[in-house]
Amino acid sequence: MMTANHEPCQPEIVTLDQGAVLTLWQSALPPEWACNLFAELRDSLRWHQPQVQVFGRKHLTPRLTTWQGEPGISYRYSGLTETAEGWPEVLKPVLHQVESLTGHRFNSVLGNYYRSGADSMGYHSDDEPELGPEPWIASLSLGASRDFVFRRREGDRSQCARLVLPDNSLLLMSPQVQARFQHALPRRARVQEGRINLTFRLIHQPQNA
Ligand SMILES: O=C(O)CCC(=O)C(=O)O
Ligand SMILES: [Fe+2]
Repeated sequence: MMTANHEPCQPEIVTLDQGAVLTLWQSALPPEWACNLFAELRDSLRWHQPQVQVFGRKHLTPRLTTWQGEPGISYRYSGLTETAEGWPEVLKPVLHQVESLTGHRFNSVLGNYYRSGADSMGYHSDDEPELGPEPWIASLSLGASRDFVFRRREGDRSQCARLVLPDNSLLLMSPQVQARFQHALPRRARVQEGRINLTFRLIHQPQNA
């Protein structure tokens, strides 16, 4: 699986604003590993499609989702609370690689499966209280390349930055990225292939909560 001599490239660093820093590694995993991982995750994780209520109307989220991590770590999103039951074997070496590249520790991951360019995620920040005051988030992308866009939370709210997240890339977002910006994964009608994104998070959860 993991080859000892795989060297990911030096990361590219994009500064959105003072302290709001994006670090992007291409080829985060050895290629032969990354190339099997998409299908392995798609076929082995328990994916579901939560219903959300927007302006009183129920919609299915335009993507599939899974929550995984250390046992008992829970997260509330799209109006439901999910609790992890322990790292699936397939994710353990991925977590290890993400922690060693980024230098940050994570105890959970939100997986999103975009079945085609018709699936998407709207503008938001990942700044829920359980992520603590300084959330570092690492995001591994597999499959179709998709645009990842940013806008400010205050002032001019139009799109101010765009990154392309290709297969096998890893993006680290500093806490200020959440504090000052929102991000989104817009629909792309021409994209036919699927994409899986794993956002590794450190949830601060009191013991026995
Ligand atoms: O799919 C992506 O690249 C973004 C996912 C994301 O923003 C999230 O899970 O909070
Ligand atoms: Fe996010």
